[in-house]
Amino acid sequence: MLPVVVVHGGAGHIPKERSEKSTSGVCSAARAGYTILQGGGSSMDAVVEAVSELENNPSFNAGCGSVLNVKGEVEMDAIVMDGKTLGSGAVSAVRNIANPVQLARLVMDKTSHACLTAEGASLFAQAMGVPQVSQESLITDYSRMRWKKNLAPDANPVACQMGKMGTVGAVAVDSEGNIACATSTGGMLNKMEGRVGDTPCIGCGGYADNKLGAVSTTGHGEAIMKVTLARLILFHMEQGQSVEAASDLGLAYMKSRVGGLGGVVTVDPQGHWAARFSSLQMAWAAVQKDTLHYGLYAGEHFTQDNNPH
Ligand SMILES: NC(=O)C[C@H](N)C(=O)O
Repeated sequence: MLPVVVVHGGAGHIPKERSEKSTSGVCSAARAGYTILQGGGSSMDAVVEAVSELENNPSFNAGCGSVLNVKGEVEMDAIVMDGKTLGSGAVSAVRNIANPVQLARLVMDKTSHACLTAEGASLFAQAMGVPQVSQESLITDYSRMRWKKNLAPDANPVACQMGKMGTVGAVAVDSEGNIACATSTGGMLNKMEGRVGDTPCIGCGGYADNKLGAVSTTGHGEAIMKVTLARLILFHMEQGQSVEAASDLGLAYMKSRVGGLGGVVTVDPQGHWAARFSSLQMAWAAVQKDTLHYGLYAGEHFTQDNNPH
């Protein structure tokens, strides 16, 4: 069954004109992650590669293409977790970095801490030699247009965002049975300056444990935090539920208990995987053996040869 990589491009309602780009983006990221696994690379290398590619793709709400806070600025959150050691690294409210997921990995690998925020994260990035990028390079015309629209007194940015999310994430199992997750986001549209969402919070934006599996989440961060969605799903797997049933149970609880919508990608130690969501859509893709799997709407599951000649 091993190895496998599963990625998501955010739960929500993807406008028609953007759906093709979302689908091709997640497929390409899943392939990039799988190439690493095929070459004997680790699940951690695979999820960081897949998420970095999605951060660099302006179609998603992470890295370049992030939504803007109420002041019209980019503030990004990211997390990685290693299922072998339960080590994790996260950054929150970072502004001038192209790939927050790579900085999160450096927090895990090079510090004794689990999360660095804002100015401290930026100083750490400089110390690690991570290049600084301008805010302008992270802001797209589309994100600026949506920010402006949601400054209107009668706007409802949360509802608008529930319409068009786009956080990115990945989970993977490698040939040695090691499991990892990574998640990265620009957060919620027109959020307050300094708002930190679920993504960098362990057990909320992601969790990985070689004994149980891994989950990367997307959706309304304040709702995800109330139910610690990633860990909740792994709890259900610990109780014997399949990846699919556990993901559905977690998402259904979040919807019924706090009215939150979202989506997840989930793997177990055997390499079983699921991509599930309670929102209208979530772009997702997975590669296992020689097959690429992908979908956008509930119930959709297309397959394609991953090594076409
Ligand atoms: N689009 C998202 O998934 C948003 C993210 N979960 C947050 O609240 O920051």
